[in-house]
Amino acid sequence: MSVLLSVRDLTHRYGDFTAVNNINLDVHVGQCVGLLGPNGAGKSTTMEILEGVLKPSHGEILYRGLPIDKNFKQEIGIQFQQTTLPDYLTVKECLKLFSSFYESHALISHVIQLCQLQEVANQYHYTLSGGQKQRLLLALSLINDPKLIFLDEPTTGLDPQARLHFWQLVKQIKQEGKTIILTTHYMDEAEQLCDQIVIMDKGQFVAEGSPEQLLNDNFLPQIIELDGLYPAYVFNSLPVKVSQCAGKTRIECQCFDDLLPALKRPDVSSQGMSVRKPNLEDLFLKLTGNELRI
Ligand SMILES: Nc1ncnc2c1ncn2[C@@H]1O[C@H](COP(=O)(O)OP(=O)(O)OP(=O)(O)O)[C@@H](O)[C@H]1O
Repeated sequence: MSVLLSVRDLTHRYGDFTAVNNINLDVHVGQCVGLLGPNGAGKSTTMEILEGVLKPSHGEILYRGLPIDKNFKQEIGIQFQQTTLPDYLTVKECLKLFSSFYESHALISHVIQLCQLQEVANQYHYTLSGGQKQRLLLALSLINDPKLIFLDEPTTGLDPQARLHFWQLVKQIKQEGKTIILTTHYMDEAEQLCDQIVIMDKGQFVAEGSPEQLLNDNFLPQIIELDGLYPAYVFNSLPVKVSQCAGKTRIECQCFDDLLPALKRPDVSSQGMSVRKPNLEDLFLKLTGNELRI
């Protein structure tokens, strides 16, 4: 798989503050890469540099092996969290307006169909629901038939149905061979959509790989959760990793069934016990901690 976008030794400072600290990344053609991290980790700064909107303090971005230039914006689509559009434009007219900004563009009818905007195509854009607005913003980012698409927290504020629906659209766009870089605070979204994820904290990458690989590298296959905070000595003799979080004791193990006899003891309550596979939320908290970020 060839590399579409390369990030080389990228650093960005705001005054004395280093928001992005020497990161490197290769984004391969057709992949969806998720940039995850707590508030203030440096995701938006990184995205703006990758989009060519912000000039980095140090390092470079290569597109198809060459430094990005003024033609880069013809090749990319950016789904902004908000876009200011004149009120008197319908959905279709917004798309026509945006298509006029580019040398080549997708068929408006195709983008309307892909983003399932047929029913509202002649409606004023300001009358759209939250989910429809998000689909319009996605459609606007696709209007130049971009090779590379940036989605910045695309489903923030959507209800569960609209999020699921949006994920289907992104999967369809991936099937068209497009490369996607997205930021999200929803770990299930990253798990659903991303081939590769990067977890960022304090301006640096703290993990990088496919969700599956990262989970395998960082966890045993099963997690048992017990209500209450048990002292570590209770599980000392068992081949497990024990941690505590939010009033629960979490036990990582190879196989719950093998462990069950050893857990049947009077000082361990099975009430509220649950067994599950590790997920990206576990990984995120393991690597970035539980402290509140402001
Ligand atoms: N224009 C700016 N001037 C000064 N500091 C900035 C500026 N923009 C961002 N920062 C700081 O850089 C750090 C990284 O911010 P950034 O917005 O990139 O993080 P983020 O990961 O996108 O956060 P969030 O998830 O909250 O959107 C933060 O500490 C932020 O306060």
